[in-house]
Amino acid sequence: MAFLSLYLSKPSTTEALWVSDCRIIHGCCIQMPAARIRFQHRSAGVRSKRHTGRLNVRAAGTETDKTKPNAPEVTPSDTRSSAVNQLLGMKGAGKETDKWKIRLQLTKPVTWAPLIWGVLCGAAASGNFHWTIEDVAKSITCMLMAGPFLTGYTQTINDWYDREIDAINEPYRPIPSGAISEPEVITQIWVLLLGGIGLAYTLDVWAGHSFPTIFCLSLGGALLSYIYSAPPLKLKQSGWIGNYALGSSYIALPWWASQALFGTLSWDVVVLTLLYSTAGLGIAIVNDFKSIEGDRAMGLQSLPVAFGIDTAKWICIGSIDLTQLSVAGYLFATGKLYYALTLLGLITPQIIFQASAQPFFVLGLLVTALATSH
Ligand SMILES: C/C(=C\COP(=O)(O)OP(=O)(O)O)CCC[C@H](C)CCC[C@H](C)CCCC(C)C
Repeated sequence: MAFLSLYLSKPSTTEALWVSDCRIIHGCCIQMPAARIRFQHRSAGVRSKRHTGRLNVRAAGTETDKTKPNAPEVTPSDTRSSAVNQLLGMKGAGKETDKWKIRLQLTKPVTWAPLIWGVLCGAAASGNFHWTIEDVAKSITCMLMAGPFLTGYTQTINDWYDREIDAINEPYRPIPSGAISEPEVITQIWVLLLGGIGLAYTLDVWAGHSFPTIFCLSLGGALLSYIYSAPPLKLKQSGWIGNYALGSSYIALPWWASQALFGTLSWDVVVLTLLYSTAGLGIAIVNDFKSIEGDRAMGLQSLPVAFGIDTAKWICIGSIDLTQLSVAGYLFATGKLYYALTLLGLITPQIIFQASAQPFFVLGLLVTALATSH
């Protein structure tokens, strides 16, 4: 489950990884080792910022100065691993003074992985990717657009709109600690957004599209990122909608862009990937288990709070496993028997080994992509 969270770029990456150290029954972290007390601390404190809308985080105009006093003198740890965390944009990052490293941290490189994998799946699904220099260059450009640029933009804008709550939860993060100034953050948001959209348009021209499909997808993704993080909509406040928005945009959008780049994006693939995104919703729920007490204390209705741990646990694993079973059924129904059987073969260990099922889920996506190409 840990990597599933990471795969979907669930932002609380370090915490997601910690989930793997908890005792997990059917994907639900129900017991924490004493060493992982930060979980307990956080859950007893303020809720993960994905649900912080009710704290009235303001849309704009927070002076960095205001949040500076919260910046601790000493960061969580000044070890080598905290330096790695810093570069990857993970929690538990050490203090950094190099502006470029801080900029990189804001883009959370660890969260680029699912988008890059999505590009790979789209290329596979197109059935038209060839190992030529041109196709490899196209796919690298598409990965650059989806990962560093558009995911980087998404993560930076998310941190921007979460800066006040971060001043409480994670005061050592670049924005609340004052390590980077507000104009620098705004500039970074625009550079990444325009760079990503520019690359998308370049890819459309490169592919000879008469309609700029990739450009439109990038605009749609950028807009979704904005309404996910920014008021008044701030989709991330809503358990169901926020989780599905995250799951679908990380699974479907890069796949669509890449399939359009190398071939034709068909409606059956659109429907199939949107269906697959339900598994993304389930994966996103994993993150809610770590902050149940805090959510309850603040009256926030995350799925575990709203339905209880047991029910949320079943919603989580049910949405992941049933989605994949449905996709296997679809492949079977459309005559892709061997692909359907391969997918079933991957789902079986996933159901049995919930806690370490991540490679099976990720491979299942690729198998589905390959199946749709034939
Ligand atoms: C910012 C995101 C998650 C952070 O969530 P949260 O604040 O709850 O977590 P932390 O508290 O731990 O920070 C991800 C949001 C994803 C968004 C809805 C849409 C992403 C769009 C893609 C980047 C666009 C790709 C387009 C393309 C490939 C054509």
